Amino acid sequence: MRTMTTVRVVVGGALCHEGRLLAARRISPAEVAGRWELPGGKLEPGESAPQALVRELREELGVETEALERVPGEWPIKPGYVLQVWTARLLAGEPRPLQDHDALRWLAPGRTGEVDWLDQDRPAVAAVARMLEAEAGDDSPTPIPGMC
Ligand SMILES: Nc1nc2c([nH]c(=O)n2[C@H]2C[C@H](O)[C@@H](COP(=O)(O)OP(=O)(O)OP(=O)(O)O)O2)c(=O)[nH]1
Repeated sequence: MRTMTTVRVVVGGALCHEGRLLAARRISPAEVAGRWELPGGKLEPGESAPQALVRELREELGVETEALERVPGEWPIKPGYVLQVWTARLLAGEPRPLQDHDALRWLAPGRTGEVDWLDQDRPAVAAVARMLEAEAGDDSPTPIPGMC
Protein backbone atom coordinates (compact mmCIF):
# COMPACT_ATOMS: atom_id res chain seq x y z
CA MET A 1 0.00 0.00 0.00
CA ARG A 2 1.26 3.48 -0.79
CA THR A 3 0.85 6.30 1.62
CA MET A 4 0.19 9.76 0.27
CA THR A 5 2.15 12.42 2.06
CA THR A 6 1.37 16.04 1.61
CA VAL A 7 4.02 18.53 2.44
CA ARG A 8 2.85 22.00 3.27
CA VAL A 9 4.85 24.89 1.93
CA VAL A 10 5.75 27.85 4.13
CA VAL A 11 6.80 30.83 2.05
CA GLY A 12 9.32 33.27 3.54
CA GLY A 13 9.77 36.71 2.04
CA ALA A 14 13.22 38.20 1.54
CA LEU A 15 11.79 41.71 1.53
CA CYS A 16 14.35 44.24 0.47
CA HIS A 17 14.19 47.99 0.35
CA GLU A 18 16.93 50.50 -0.41
CA GLY A 19 19.42 47.64 -0.48
CA ARG A 20 18.55 46.27 2.97
CA LEU A 21 16.88 43.02 4.01
CA LEU A 22 14.03 42.81 6.53
CA ALA A 23 14.37 40.39 9.45
CA ALA A 24 11.48 39.68 11.85
CA ARG A 25 11.68 38.25 15.38
CA ARG A 26 9.02 35.63 16.15
CA ILE A 27 6.97 35.61 19.33
CA SER A 28 5.56 32.06 18.99
CA PRO A 29 5.45 29.03 19.00
CA ALA A 30 7.81 28.46 21.93
CA GLU A 31 10.38 26.48 19.93
CA VAL A 32 11.05 29.42 17.59
CA ALA A 33 10.21 32.40 19.83
CA GLY A 34 12.99 34.98 19.92
CA ARG A 35 14.59 33.74 16.70
CA TRP A 36 14.65 35.80 13.52
CA GLU A 37 12.99 34.79 10.26
CA LEU A 38 11.86 35.97 6.90
CA PRO A 39 8.23 37.02 7.42
CA GLY A 40 5.63 34.90 5.62
CA GLY A 41 3.53 31.85 6.33
CA LYS A 42 1.76 28.78 5.04
CA LEU A 43 0.18 28.57 1.61
CA GLU A 44 -3.60 28.27 1.74
CA PRO A 45 -5.29 25.76 -0.61
CA GLY A 46 -5.29 27.07 -4.18
CA GLU A 47 -2.77 29.81 -3.51
CA SER A 48 0.54 30.19 -5.30
CA ALA A 49 3.63 31.02 -3.24
CA PRO A 50 3.76 34.63 -4.52
CA GLN A 51 0.05 35.11 -3.68
CA ALA A 52 0.52 33.66 -0.21
CA LEU A 53 3.53 35.85 0.40
CA VAL A 54 1.76 39.07 -0.60
CA ARG A 55 -1.20 38.14 1.66
CA GLU A 56 0.99 37.20 4.63
CA LEU A 57 3.12 40.34 4.42
CA ARG A 58 -0.06 42.45 4.28
CA GLU A 59 -1.48 40.66 7.37
CA GLU A 60 1.72 40.50 9.40
CA LEU A 61 3.41 43.77 8.50
CA GLY A 62 0.67 45.98 7.02
CA VAL A 63 2.53 46.54 3.76
CA GLU A 64 1.88 46.03 0.06
CA THR A 65 4.59 44.04 -1.69
CA GLU A 66 5.41 42.30 -4.92
CA ALA A 67 7.01 38.84 -4.95
CA LEU A 68 9.94 38.85 -7.39
CA GLU A 69 11.87 35.58 -7.71
CA ARG A 70 12.24 32.28 -5.94
CA VAL A 71 15.52 31.70 -4.16
CA PRO A 72 16.59 28.26 -5.43
CA GLY A 73 16.17 25.51 -2.89
CA GLU A 74 13.77 24.19 -0.28
CA TRP A 75 14.50 23.62 3.40
CA PRO A 76 12.76 21.27 5.86
CA ILE A 77 11.15 23.02 8.84
CA LYS A 78 9.56 20.13 10.74
CA PRO A 79 7.81 16.94 9.61
CA GLY A 80 5.30 17.88 6.91
CA TYR A 81 6.55 21.43 6.31
CA VAL A 82 9.14 22.94 3.98
CA LEU A 83 10.38 26.48 3.60
CA GLN A 84 10.57 28.18 0.22
CA VAL A 85 11.85 31.72 -0.11
CA TRP A 86 11.03 34.47 -2.58
CA THR A 87 12.59 37.87 -2.89
CA ALA A 88 10.06 40.67 -2.62
CA ARG A 89 9.87 44.41 -3.12
CA LEU A 90 8.10 46.95 -0.95
CA LEU A 91 5.40 48.80 -2.88
CA ALA A 92 3.66 50.77 -0.14
CA GLY A 93 3.74 51.23 3.62
CA GLU A 94 6.25 50.88 6.42
CA PRO A 95 6.48 47.38 7.95
CA ARG A 96 5.18 47.10 11.53
CA PRO A 97 5.11 43.94 13.68
CA LEU A 98 1.32 43.50 13.69
CA GLN A 99 1.17 39.70 14.20
CA ASP A 100 3.64 36.92 14.97
CA HIS A 101 6.62 39.27 15.58
CA ASP A 102 7.79 41.68 18.26
CA ALA A 103 10.70 43.28 16.44
CA LEU A 104 11.77 44.09 12.91
CA ARG A 105 15.19 45.09 11.59
CA TRP A 106 16.40 46.28 8.20
CA LEU A 107 19.83 44.72 7.73
CA ALA A 108 22.41 46.36 5.48
CA PRO A 109 24.57 44.26 3.14
CA GLY A 110 27.38 42.74 5.18
CA ARG A 111 25.30 42.91 8.38
CA THR A 112 22.76 40.20 7.67
CA GLY A 113 24.56 37.91 10.13
CA GLU A 114 23.81 40.21 13.08
CA VAL A 115 20.58 38.48 14.11
CA ASP A 116 19.97 34.92 15.30
CA TRP A 117 18.20 33.49 12.24
CA LEU A 118 16.26 30.24 12.46
CA ASP A 119 18.64 27.50 11.30
CA GLN A 120 16.45 26.56 8.33
CA ASP A 121 16.46 30.19 7.08
CA ARG A 122 20.24 30.52 7.00
CA PRO A 123 21.01 29.14 3.51
CA ALA A 124 18.39 31.39 1.87
CA VAL A 125 19.51 34.41 3.90
CA ALA A 126 23.10 33.74 2.81
CA ALA A 127 22.01 33.60 -0.84
CA VAL A 128 20.07 36.87 -0.54
CA ALA A 129 22.97 38.49 1.35
CA ARG A 130 25.27 37.65 -1.56
CA MET A 131 22.79 39.27 -3.98
CA LEU A 132 22.56 42.42 -1.82
CA GLU A 133 26.33 42.66 -1.55
CA ALA A 134 26.74 42.18 -5.30
CA GLU A 135 24.18 44.89 -5.93
CA ALA A 136 25.81 47.28 -3.42
CA GLY A 137 29.15 46.86 -5.20
CA ASP A 138 27.70 47.23 -8.70
CA ASP A 139 27.72 50.73 -10.25
CA SER A 140 25.60 49.82 -13.26
CA PRO A 141 22.12 51.41 -13.26
CA THR A 142 20.40 48.10 -14.07
CA PRO A 143 19.33 46.19 -10.95
CA ILE A 144 20.30 42.55 -10.55
CA PRO A 145 17.29 40.45 -11.61
CA GLY A 146 15.18 39.39 -8.64
CA MET A 147 16.41 42.17 -6.39
CA CYS A 148 14.67 45.42 -5.61
N1 LIG B 1 6.88 32.66 8.32
C1 LIG B 1 7.98 31.93 8.44
N2 LIG B 1 7.91 30.78 9.11
C2 LIG B 1 9.03 30.07 9.22
C3 LIG B 1 10.27 30.50 8.65
N3 LIG B 1 11.22 29.57 8.93
C4 LIG B 1 10.61 28.60 9.65
O1 LIG B 1 11.11 27.59 10.09
N4 LIG B 1 9.28 28.90 9.83
C5 LIG B 1 8.31 28.07 10.56
C6 LIG B 1 7.72 28.71 11.77
C7 LIG B 1 6.35 28.10 11.82
O2 LIG B 1 6.45 26.83 12.46
C8 LIG B 1 5.98 27.85 10.37
C9 LIG B 1 5.17 28.96 9.73
O3 LIG B 1 4.10 29.26 10.48
P1 LIG B 1 3.37 30.66 10.45
O4 LIG B 1 2.75 30.84 11.79
O5 LIG B 1 4.30 31.76 9.99
O6 LIG B 1 2.29 30.43 9.34
P2 LIG B 1 0.90 31.16 9.17
O7 LIG B 1 1.16 32.66 9.31
O8 LIG B 1 0.32 30.65 7.92
O9 LIG B 1 0.12 30.77 10.48
P3 LIG B 1 -1.03 29.77 10.92
O10 LIG B 1 -1.59 29.07 9.72
O11 LIG B 1 -0.32 28.86 11.88
O12 LIG B 1 -1.96 30.69 11.61
O13 LIG B 1 7.23 27.78 9.69
C10 LIG B 1 10.32 31.72 7.96
O14 LIG B 1 11.35 32.16 7.44
N5 LIG B 1 9.15 32.40 7.87
